[in-house]
Amino acid sequence: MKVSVIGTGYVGLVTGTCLAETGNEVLCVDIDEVKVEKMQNGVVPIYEPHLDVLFERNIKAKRLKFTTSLEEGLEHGEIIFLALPTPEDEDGSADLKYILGVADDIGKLIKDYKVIVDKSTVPVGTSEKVKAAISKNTDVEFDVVSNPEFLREGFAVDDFLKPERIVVGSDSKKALSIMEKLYKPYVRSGNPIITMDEKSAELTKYAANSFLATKITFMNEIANFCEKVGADVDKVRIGMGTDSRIGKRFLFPGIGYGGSCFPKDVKALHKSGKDNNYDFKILDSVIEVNSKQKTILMPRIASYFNNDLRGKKIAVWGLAFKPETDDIREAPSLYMIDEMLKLGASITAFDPEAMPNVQRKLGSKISFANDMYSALEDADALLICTEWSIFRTPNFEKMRGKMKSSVIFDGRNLYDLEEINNEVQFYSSIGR
Ligand SMILES: NC(=O)c1ccc[n+]([C@@H]2O[C@H](COP(=O)([O-])OP(=O)(O)OC[C@H]3O[C@@H](n4cnc5c(N)ncnc54)[C@H](O)[C@@H]3O)[C@@H](O)[C@H]2O)c1
Ligand SMILES: O=c1ccn([C@@H]2O[C@H](COP(=O)(O)OP(=O)(O)O[C@H]3O[C@H](CO)[C@@H](O)[C@H](O)[C@H]3O)[C@@H](O)[C@H]2O)c(=O)[nH]1
Repeated sequence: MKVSVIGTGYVGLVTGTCLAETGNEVLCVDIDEVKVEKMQNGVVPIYEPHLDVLFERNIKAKRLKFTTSLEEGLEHGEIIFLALPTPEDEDGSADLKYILGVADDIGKLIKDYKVIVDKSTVPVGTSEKVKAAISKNTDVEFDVVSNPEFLREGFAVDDFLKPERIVVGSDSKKALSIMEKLYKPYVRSGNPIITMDEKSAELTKYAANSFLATKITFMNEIANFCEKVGADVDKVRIGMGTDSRIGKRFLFPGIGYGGSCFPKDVKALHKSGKDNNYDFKILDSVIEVNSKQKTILMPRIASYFNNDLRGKKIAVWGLAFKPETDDIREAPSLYMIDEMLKLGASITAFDPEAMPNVQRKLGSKISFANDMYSALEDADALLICTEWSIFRTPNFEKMRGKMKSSVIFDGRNLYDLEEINNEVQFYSSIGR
C-alpha cells in the first residue's frame, strides 16, 4: 500500500520504517530540513535499537523515502499518518497546533480520497476537530481515523512489529477495512486489532498511560513509606507483583517517571477532565507525587555534603529518561544536575547514548566522560539516574580506585543492599 507519514520523530520514523518493512511504499514528511537531509543520506537521526538495520534495508529497496513537502506526501499516500508533536501547553492541555495546522493544509492540498490517521496522542474530540479543519477547505471525500500508538522508546521497533494490540477508532467501514489490511501482517500471531469509535480510541491512549503512571506513582509512595517504617520496597515489590492481578511490571520505584509521554499525558487527561467538569482526583495526586519524587534524592545529597557542594565533584551515570534511548525529554537527570549545579558542584556525566542531546542543552555547564569509569575520576560521589544495563554489575574495585570517596546515590535501586554495603562506604537508594 502507499503510505505517507507526516512527522518523523520517535513515532513517525519507527512507523514509517516498520510499515516499509512489510512491503508498503512509504514517504515520510518532516518540516525539519536538516533532519530530512540526514535521512535522505541514510542517517537515522535518533537512537532506537534495531531501527538502523530496517531503515537502511528499506531505503535500499526504495520503499522508504523522505521529503519536506506535504504536497508530495498528500499525493503519494492513500493512507496519511499524522505523527506530530502534541506537547504540553501552558495550562497542561495538549497543544494541538501542529495537528490542526497540518489538517488545515491537508484540506488545501487533498485531491482524492485519503484515510487520515491520527497516531499522535490527542484529547477526546480531536478527530472531530481534524475533520472540521480539513473539510473547511475541501469537498473531497476523506476519513479520519484515531490510531493511538503504544510503542515504548527503546523497544519501539519490536513494539511496532509485534504489537500486543492495535487500537483503531473510526465510524467509517471503508477506512476501518483499509486499516485492517495495512495492519494484518503485524498481528499474525493472533493479537487483536481492536476497532471502536474515535473518541474511545483517543481516550484509550490517555487511560493506558495514566494508569501506568499511576502504578509507578503508587509504588513510589510505597517506597517512601518503606523508608519511614524500615521495610524494603524491593521485597514488597516482589511480594505484591507475583499476584497476577497486580503483575510484576511497572512496579519499580525511582526518582520519578519522565519522558516525552507520561508527564504530559497525565496532565492532559487531568485538564480534559476539568474542561468536561470532571475532577480527576487520582491524577492530581499522581502529578503532585511525581514532581516531589524527582526531588527525593536532592536533600540527601545536600545533607551528606552539609548543604555545600562547592569544590565537590559529582559523577552522574545515566542522562536519558530511561535506558536504550537518547531521549532526554523530562529526564530526572536534568533536574538533579540543575540542583547540584546551584549548590556549587562540578559534574561529569556519562550516558551511552544521550550525551550529545544533553550537551546541546547544557553546553559547557557540565563535563562528559568517554566511559562510565572515567566519569568517576576524583569524584566525591556518584549519582545514578538511569538504569542502563552496563551500570548493573560494575567493577567496584575499579570504582573505588577512581573515586575520592565511594559514595553512591542510586535513583534506580540497581544494587543488592547486602552486597553494595560491603563495596562502598555510603549507599543511598529509594525505599530501602
Ligand atoms: N515518543 C514516544 O515514545 C511516543 C509513543 C507513543 C505516542 N507518542 C505520541 O506521538 C506523537 C509524536 O511524538 P514523537 O515523540 O514522535 O515526537 P517528536 O517530537 O519526536 O517528533 C515530531 C516530528 O514532527 C515534526 N513536525 C513538526 N511539525 C511538523 C509539520 N508541520 N509537518 C511535518 N513535520 C512536522 C518535527 O520536526 C519532528 O520531527 C505525540 O503526540 C506523542 O505524544 C509518542
Ligand atoms: O516500573 C517502572 C517503569 C517505568 N518507570 C519510568 O516511567 C517512565 C516511562 O517509561 P516507559 O513507559 O518504559 O517509557 P516510554 O517510552 O515513555 O513509554 C510510555 O509512553 C509511550 C508514549 O505515550 C507509550 O506509547 C508507552 O506505551 C508507555 O509505556 C520512565 O521515566 C521510566 O523510568 C518507572 O519509574 N518505573
